[in-house]
Amino acid sequence: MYVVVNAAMSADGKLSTREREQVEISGPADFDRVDALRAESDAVMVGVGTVLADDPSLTVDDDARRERRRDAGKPENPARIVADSRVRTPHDARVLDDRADTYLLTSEAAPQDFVAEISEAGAEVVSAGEQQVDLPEALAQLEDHGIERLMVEGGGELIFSLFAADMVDELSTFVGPAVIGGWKAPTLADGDGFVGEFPELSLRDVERVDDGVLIRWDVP
Ligand SMILES: NC(=O)C1=CN([C@@H]2O[C@H](COP(=O)(O)OP(=O)(O)OC[C@H]3O[C@@H](n4cnc5c(N)ncnc54)[C@H](OP(=O)(O)O)[C@@H]3O)[C@@H](O)[C@H]2O)C=CC1
Ligand SMILES: Nc1nc(O)c(N)c(N[C@@H]2O[C@H](COP(=O)(O)O)[C@@H](O)[C@H]2O)n1
Repeated sequence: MYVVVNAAMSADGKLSTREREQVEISGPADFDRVDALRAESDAVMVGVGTVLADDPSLTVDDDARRERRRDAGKPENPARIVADSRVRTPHDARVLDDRADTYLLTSEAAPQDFVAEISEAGAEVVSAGEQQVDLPEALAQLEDHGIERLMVEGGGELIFSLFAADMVDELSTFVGPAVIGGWKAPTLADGDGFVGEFPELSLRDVERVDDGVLIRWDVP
């Protein structure tokens, strides 16, 4: 599986505020680029923290892009994936609407009645790991569902775990013209953080987009 991580951060590296409220960091050109990235992907993934904070839809906005996917024999939207070890996704979350297939990655710690109810609400449940989702195992199972190109939109905890598991192939960050600040505001890679050995990135390109900068890295 090829994994592309994309996120927008403030000039000081924050994904949102200390209250974890969604902030529009990208401008129109960057949102359009993100829409194109979604359209090129087999699935778009977030952690349950992002679902609880943002209630995203993770679908393709542009009609022509959805039509091109249909013409290519694909579903008009990529599948949606939520890493949610204990099933905290609300039943009325947008990711559970009928615009795309949705996989909920859970662990053995998920209460069985929650699993049954969320399946009833429209999610396809994939279990991997004991306490928290085992990402390599879960993504290997998703390959059996035809997911070869995965776009990850955040948040910081999930992105850290994917780097820790050496599963990221490409990283795009849009750095926008705002300072959010705050010790507790989410950053691009949260979790425990690395000590000593850091994932190495290779700079692919840098481009001015809207009033910010798009930086693209390969992860060799
Ligand atoms: N600017 C941007 O581009 C973006 C901003 N955001 C912002 O980020 C914030 C949310 O980020 P964050 O709180 O870090 O949440 P995440 O979306 O990263 O979700 C984290 C949760 O995912 C679950 N999870 C399941 N398996 C794993 C695993 N193996 N590794 C890590 N997490 C796992 C955990 O909950 P459990 O243990 O219950 O499974 C964990 O608490 C929001 O404020 C949102 O607005 C989000 C995306 C993009
Ligand atoms: N690319 C980008 N720029 C920003 O400024 C953002 N705040 C985000 N957030 C991500 O987009 C998701 C919302 O998706 P929908 O439009 O609802 O489909 C949100 O959950 C974050 O993952 N991204």
